Amino acid sequence: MNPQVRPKAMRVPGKATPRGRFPHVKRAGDFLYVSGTSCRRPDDTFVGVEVDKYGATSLDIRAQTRAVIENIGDILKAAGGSLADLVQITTYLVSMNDFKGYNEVYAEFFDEEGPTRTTVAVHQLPHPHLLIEMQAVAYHPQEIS
Ligand SMILES: N/C(=C\C=C\C(=O)O)C(=O)O
Repeated sequence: MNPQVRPKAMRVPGKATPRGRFPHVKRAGDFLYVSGTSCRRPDDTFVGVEVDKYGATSLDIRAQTRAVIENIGDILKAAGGSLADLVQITTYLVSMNDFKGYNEVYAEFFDEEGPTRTTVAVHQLPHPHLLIEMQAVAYHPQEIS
C-alpha cells in the first residue's frame, strides 16, 4: 500500500478485534503507537492456555510472550513497519513470578540495541487467561514521494 494513503489509525484485518473503541495502531508523525496487545487470537481464544478435562487451567508465559510479540509484529507490518523499528516497549505482567520466562522469550527477539523497556506487574488484565500484555512505540518515518 502507498504509505501516503495509509490511514493514521488502523484496525488490522486478521488480528483480534480490539475490545473497545480504539485502533490496533496509530501513526503520529514518524512514530507508530501500538495499543496494548495480548496473545488473543482473532477467534477470541488465547495462545498459551490449556484447560484439562477437570477444568484446571494451565497458562504458559513463554507461549503468551511469543504470541504477543508476534502480534505486535503483524500489526506493525500492516502499518508498513516491523519489530526492528520498535523504540519503546511497556510490558504488563500479572505476576512477577513470570518475569524469568517472559525475559527469556523477549531475548529471542530483542537485545541491548533494541527498544527501551519498562516491565510492571498489574492487578489484572482484561481476561483471566492473560498473563501478559505489551504496548509499543515504533519509529518509522513516512516515505515522502
Ligand atoms: N488494549 C486493551 C486491551 C487488549 C486486550 C487484548 O488484546 O486482548 C485495552 O483495553 O486498552
